[in-house]
Amino acid sequence: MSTVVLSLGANLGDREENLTEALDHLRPDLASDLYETPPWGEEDQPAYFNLTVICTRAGHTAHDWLSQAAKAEMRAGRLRDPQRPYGPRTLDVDIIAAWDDHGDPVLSNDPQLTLPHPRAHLRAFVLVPWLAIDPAAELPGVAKVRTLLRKPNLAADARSLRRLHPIWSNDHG
Ligand SMILES: Nc1ncnc2c1ncn2[C@@H]1O[C@H](COP(=O)(O)OP(=O)(O)OP(=O)(O)O)[C@@H](O)[C@H]1O
Ligand SMILES: Nc1nc2c(c(=O)[nH]1)N=C(CO)CN2
Repeated sequence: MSTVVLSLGANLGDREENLTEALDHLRPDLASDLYETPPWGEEDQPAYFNLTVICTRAGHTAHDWLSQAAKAEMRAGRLRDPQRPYGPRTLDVDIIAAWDDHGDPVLSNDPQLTLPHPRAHLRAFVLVPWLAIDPAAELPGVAKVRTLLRKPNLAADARSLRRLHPIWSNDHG
């Protein structure tokens, strides 16, 4: 069984609807509650809705998940401004970390698919929801998520997130 941790975010259009449609498409095994989060990286944009999910599938590679993520983004209209790399968007699906069928972490420097995600360790909006669904969460080759969240900057960012409500039942089957 291969496993992937995905971070989903939206700050344009009907944010919750965009994320719910993506979840219907991705069908995760475990999903965090929905969080409202201040924009990271570029302040001049609306607040985001974020959640982190875990998906497990036999024979599914990290690249398979990347194309699933791209499809989900296209279905949501993939509205974004290419001049603003951290700017507003209808849907963003990032592959945070992946493990292969043997349970070994997938490590990659390929710009098309860098694993673990190169900015995940800086983003409370990824780490807080992940830790909530997996207390043992660890970014392979980086650190345990609970250790990262003790860093002062991340701890401060973590306090600015607002947990809202579940949008995906973990019993979906
Ligand atoms: N771990 C990863 N997850 C998702 N995309 C990745 C990853 N590593 C590399 N990429 C590549 O990054 C490219 C740009 O992705 P995208 O436009 O979603 O970036 P972004 O969401 O604006 O920035 P960020 O990745 O910092 O959230 C994609 O075409 C994809 O091939
Ligand atoms: N809070 C928050 N900020 C962001 C997000 C996101 O999903 N949530 N995604 C971004 C795209 O890189 C840039 N900034």
